[in-house]
Amino acid sequence: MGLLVDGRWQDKWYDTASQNGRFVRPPTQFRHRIGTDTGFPAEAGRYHLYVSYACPWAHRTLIYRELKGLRSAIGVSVVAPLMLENGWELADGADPVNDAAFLWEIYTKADPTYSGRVTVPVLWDKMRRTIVNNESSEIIRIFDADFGSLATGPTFRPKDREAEIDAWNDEIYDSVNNGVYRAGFATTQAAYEEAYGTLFATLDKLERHLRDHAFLLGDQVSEADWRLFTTLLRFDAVYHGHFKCNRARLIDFPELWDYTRALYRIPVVADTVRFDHIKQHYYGSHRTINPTGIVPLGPVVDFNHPTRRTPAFFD
Ligand SMILES: N[C@@H](CCC(=O)N[C@@H](CS)C(=O)NCC(=O)O)C(=O)O
Repeated sequence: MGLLVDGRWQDKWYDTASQNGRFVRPPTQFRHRIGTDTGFPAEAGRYHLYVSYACPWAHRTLIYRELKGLRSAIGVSVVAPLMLENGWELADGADPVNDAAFLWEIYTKADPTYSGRVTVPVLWDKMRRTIVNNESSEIIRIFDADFGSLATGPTFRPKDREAEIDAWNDEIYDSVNNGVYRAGFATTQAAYEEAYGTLFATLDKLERHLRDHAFLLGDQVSEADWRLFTTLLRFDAVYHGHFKCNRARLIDFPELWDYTRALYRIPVVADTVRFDHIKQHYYGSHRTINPTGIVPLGPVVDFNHPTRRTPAFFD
């Protein structure tokens, strides 16, 4: 675990000491869109995605690449599950575009003086040899809207539902998506309890909402669902134990559990899920939390179990 300072790699864990033990996620720095007026036109074969199968943020982009029919237009490199003193690493042959051994090389190619964390996902432009965007919430919107006729499939962010989607996103980002990290990376009891409290308060609220709504907006699956899904999917395998989010498991929430399976069972979504990478990454990489690096064998969770929800999609 480390970061770049003026283009040089430094092995450093997150600084929680200056924040009273709280984990504060730094803002993402490459924020371009694809379009005729952005300098990054939509073209098949031009862009490449760097992801980790372990990472819930990167996972969103892999799901969209499948559901928007962009698999042949956008290539993918998958980093190795463990993230240790060199940060994310790429095995031999994993990066046919830049032949990088470490993900930080992609960041210094884009900006030789880059300072900041080296995170997945990264959307890379092979033509201009730079990073288009490394913010998952924007990369999914790029895939949803910016590729024009190269993309197919439903939209997950219809214009007239944006306000509702954003309201769910804001609440869920802070308390759930980032909330599990705030609990897991806290280095004081108070910071951990604060994160744990807001996380389960939101999960209780979502459970109630899903009693009479199939998905967050109703019958149709939206961006807000995909953003929630990648965190819920990892809940019992890693957040419940490793991040101490253990008031209840996902499977103890009947609606959230049914909802997560309904999204998982949408064709091609399961192809983006790798629990071996997920468990190896979290339990193996965070040695301040799990010094032995031992990866638990359980739990046994059947995401293929039938659900009572039938997903519908916006046109
Ligand atoms: N805001 C970013 C966050 C991405 C992120 O934090 N990814 C994690 C993996 S789950 C990472 O690469 N962390 C490496 C680090 O912080 O050094 C996004 O949503 O795209």
